[in-house]
Amino acid sequence: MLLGCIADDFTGATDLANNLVRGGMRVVQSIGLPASGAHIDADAVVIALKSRTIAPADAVAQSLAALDWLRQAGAPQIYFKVCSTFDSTDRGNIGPVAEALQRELGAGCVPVCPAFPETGRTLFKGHLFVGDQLLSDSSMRHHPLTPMTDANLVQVLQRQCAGRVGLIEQAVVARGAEAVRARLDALHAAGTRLAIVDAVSNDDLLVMGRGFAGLPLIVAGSGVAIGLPQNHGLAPSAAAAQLPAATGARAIVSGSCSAATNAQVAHFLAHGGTALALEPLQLARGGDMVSAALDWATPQLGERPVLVYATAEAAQVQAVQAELGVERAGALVEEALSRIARGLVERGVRQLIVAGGETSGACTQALSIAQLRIGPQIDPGVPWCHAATLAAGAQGLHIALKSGNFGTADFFHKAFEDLA
Ligand SMILES: Nc1ncnc2c1ncn2[C@@H]1O[C@H](COP(=O)(O)OP(=O)(O)OP(=O)(O)O)[C@@H](O)[C@H]1O
Ligand SMILES: O=C(O)[C@@H](O)C(=O)CO
Repeated sequence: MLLGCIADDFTGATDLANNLVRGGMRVVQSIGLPASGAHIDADAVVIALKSRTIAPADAVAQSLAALDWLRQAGAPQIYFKVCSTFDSTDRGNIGPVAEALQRELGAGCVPVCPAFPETGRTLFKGHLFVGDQLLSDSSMRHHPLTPMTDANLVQVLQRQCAGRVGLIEQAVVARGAEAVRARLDALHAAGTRLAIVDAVSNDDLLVMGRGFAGLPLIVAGSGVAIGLPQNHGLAPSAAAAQLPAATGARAIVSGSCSAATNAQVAHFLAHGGTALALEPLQLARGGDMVSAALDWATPQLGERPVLVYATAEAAQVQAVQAELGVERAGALVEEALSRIARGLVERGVRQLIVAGGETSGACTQALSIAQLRIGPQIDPGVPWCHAATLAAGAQGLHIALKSGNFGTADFFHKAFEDLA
């Protein structure tokens, strides 16, 4: 194994795996910890956790267990994948997990870079931009679980860390891999434990890839991954992304309330898509919305894709959260959507898109999916995958886990067309 990865959510894990596959690595994504001692034949293993918003102590414990598995499997370098919009709360979990991994690995100053310019996430002077806006002005300020209201990532990370957090500016990255490495060493000597690293282009990420060769630990979005396969003499190859042919009914389950997913749901509806909205307040009143949704969907399966969604605009989400509380609202919706996803697969769906990281975590768990084979990219950050699940029988399931913020407005139509 060349690289061992720990991802803090499931869509983030496929995003990372996608970039590694595009760079020519053979990648297996494990949903949760693989069995102890299991052999996985791959250049990189991505262990997908659902640790972004759980209690920091639990996130640390799960991440250290993943580290333990990866080290026993021989991983010489560890990549902790966090969100390209640095989704976290002031308590964590990026800082506490990064520091725990650093301690365990005896790593020097650890680079931290969520930038992914292909999807509009750039970092300059430690400030994260989403497209043309500062993170704190972007729609991420309304995220249901991790509202991001500070774009200065040195400050954000410092609030989550015991050790000192520094910055490696783009001007250093522009001087090349050796300059980056020298700055990391200098920061380490001065007692800085973690350093946010600027990146405004893919070239910056490729420089980082070379500069980070051999480091025990990297903390990053999926962007930095594009520069790592080159360190092992690997080059892009289409063969790394082959999946079996897809057949069977198509469905979309959406629990993301991001601006991008709202636009995708609106586009699907505007083009006459077959869709059903789930109301969190009705779920809270205890109605059997899962059976109702499955009864609605079953006769429609086969012809055209069906969409079941809780996706809503920020004001509606806030109203629901004010009544139910953030955690209860999220948990109710995740529970319902994941049971619907499993029910749909039991009723013949074999091509499934799940929108939202937490939602994807809940759905893959409900489907008892243990591993994903990574296939071709639909949009930056989102590949089609193939998985074994009892609910789908021998054919298995084609599944795309779409990060909330990723994909063009016509993503749902495009994804199924690509697969056909
Ligand atoms: N209408 C709603 N009201 C309140 N909460 C909702 C509603 N719809 C979805 N949710 C919850 O909001 C959360 C959305 O998080 P999720 O990670 O699935 O999407 P995302 O954050 O957009 O995606 P990503 O993590 O990939 O960026 C989930 O916990 C979901 O259950
Ligand atoms: O990095 C991203 O933006 C995504 O992979 C993600 O983590 C979404 O949850």
